[in-house]
Amino acid sequence: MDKKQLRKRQIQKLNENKHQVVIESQQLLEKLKKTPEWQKATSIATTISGPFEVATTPIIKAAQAVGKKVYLPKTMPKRQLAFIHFTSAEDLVESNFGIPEPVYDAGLVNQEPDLVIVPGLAFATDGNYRVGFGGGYYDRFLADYQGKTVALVPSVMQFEKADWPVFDHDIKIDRLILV
Ligand SMILES: Nc1nc2c(c(=O)[nH]1)N(C=O)[C@@H](CNc1ccc(C(=O)N[C@@H](CCC(=O)O)C(=O)O)cc1)CN2
Ligand SMILES: Nc1ncnc2c1ncn2[C@@H]1O[C@H](COP(=O)(O)OP(=O)(O)OP(=O)(O)O)[C@@H](O)[C@H]1O
Repeated sequence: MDKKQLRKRQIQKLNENKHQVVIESQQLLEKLKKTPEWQKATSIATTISGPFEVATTPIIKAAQAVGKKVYLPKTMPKRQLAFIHFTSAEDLVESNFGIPEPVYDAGLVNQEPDLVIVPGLAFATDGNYRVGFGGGYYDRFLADYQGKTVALVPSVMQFEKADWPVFDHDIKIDRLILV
């Protein structure tokens, strides 16, 4: 199946299984907290989740509760991401994509947080490959990023093998956290 078709199917499947994704998000956060990547990180990057993505508000709260700095992506020209230090939801502005984003501030950028929690729609457990929304934002960012990456994978997003074409620019995730 091509990636475009897969995205469409996954968005539909995720919408139909929102409740399960919510329940599994809690289990995935508990597993995330037990990983060395989380425990060692003093700075983490995540997103503001959309309606059918793994819920990230609990992740942000858990990080802040133990004094980790949280960074959120701002989409930039040329499909770049800038990770901006997050302190308050009041500072976020809705993007064209419908997701609240931080406002760009050069003084708050950190392109090398210790841990990046990578969002996606589908993940293959054999090669740790992912399919995202198709902007190529994370693949471009991860091409230069040196730190650790994890992804939280509810059962609806989990595939045994990539039944989609994998390209050279597709970056493997260091650790998939499964339910
Ligand atoms: N919660 C969350 N935030 C996130 C991401 C994500 O996956 N989840 N992103 C992960 O990357 C980035 C935003 N991703 C985007 C992906 C695609 C387009 C985009 O340009 N879409 C096309 C229409 C889709 C299509 O290609 O058919 C458009 O608006 O023209 C915009 C942002 C950063 N923030
Ligand atoms: N490192 C890169 N350099 C240049 N172009 C890239 C790079 N990575 C991805 N792209 C381009 O971005 C587009 C989207 O890539 P892909 O289909 O892999 O998206 P995705 O991984 O699902 O999306 P995202 O990373 O935004 O969640 C493709 O046209 C691809 O060629």
